[in-house]
Amino acid sequence: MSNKLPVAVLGATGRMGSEAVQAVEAAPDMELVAALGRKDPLQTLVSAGAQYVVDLTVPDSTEANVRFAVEHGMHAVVGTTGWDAGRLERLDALLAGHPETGVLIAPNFALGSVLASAFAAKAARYFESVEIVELHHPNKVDAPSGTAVRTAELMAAVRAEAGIPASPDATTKELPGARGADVDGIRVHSVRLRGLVAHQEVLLGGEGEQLTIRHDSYDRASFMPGVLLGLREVAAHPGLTVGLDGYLNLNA
Ligand SMILES: NC(=O)C1=CN([C@@H]2O[C@H](COP(=O)(O)OP(=O)(O)OC[C@H]3O[C@@H](n4cnc5c(N)ncnc54)[C@H](O)[C@@H]3O)[C@@H](O)[C@H]2O)C=CC1
Ligand SMILES: O=C(O)C1=N[C@H](C(=O)O)C[C@H](O)C1
Repeated sequence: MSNKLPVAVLGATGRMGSEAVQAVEAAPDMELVAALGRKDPLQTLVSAGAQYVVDLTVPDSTEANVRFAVEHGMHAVVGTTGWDAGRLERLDALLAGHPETGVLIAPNFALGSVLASAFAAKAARYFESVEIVELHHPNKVDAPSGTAVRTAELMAAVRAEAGIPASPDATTKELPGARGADVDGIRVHSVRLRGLVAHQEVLLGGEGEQLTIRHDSYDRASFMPGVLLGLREVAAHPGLTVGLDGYLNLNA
């Protein structure tokens, strides 16, 4: 019997899924047992003997996919966006009945992006003004990006705990959308531009100074070390983990 992790990839023909298929196939400690597209039945995961599922599909599909995996005792590593508070709550409740199963919801698998968000959270309490600009390829269906939402949430939590007031903003007359989306009180601006992959700038402004924390993914290969790390760690972290930082000791 093989000691390799039996992995299935959902969304296998997509931009990220096809990259993940190659990464799993190349990993010496993993075996790709299934690669499913939109029309393939989830039951294939069971017949293929998958114990680990990577979900890189679309926001409308991901919750049902992950629920199926958990209900069948499979660990799940999820990169798909769309996991709002309600979905996370429902998943947490489901996992309570499957105490040995782990799920990682990772808004971004790129290690540099995870670090950039952590740095932004660290810096958030020291600046009067904070805004986020995320920039992506024009085929992306969701805005703002999951990474930007997560970064804003982390920064907003730190600012709330430190008692920092809202960023100053005198705007009273606005073309709808001109000031971006409001995520927990932080403005997030989304750019969609041919030629881009995935990029983010966190802007922090204080009296007479600015700190910019920028991360760029130029290639989807940048996400693959994080996908493989997630697969190697997920079984050791039963329950729900949000953010790859949950598997990294960033305070060391
Ligand atoms: N966490 C991370 O680091 C990253 C996350 N993403 C996210 O991953 C998701 C996928 O992104 P892309 O690959 O660019 O999109 P894509 O549109 O290229 O691929 C999605 C694929 O999933 C398929 N699909 C839809 N429903 C399915 C189902 N029920 N079962 C199996 N396959 C299904 C589609 O047919 C498509 O081939 C998005 O939510 C995106 O935001 C993208 C890049 C990095
Ligand atoms: O759709 C993408 O491409 C990406 N999606 C994720 C997100 O919404 O944050 C991760 C990365 O930004 C690429």
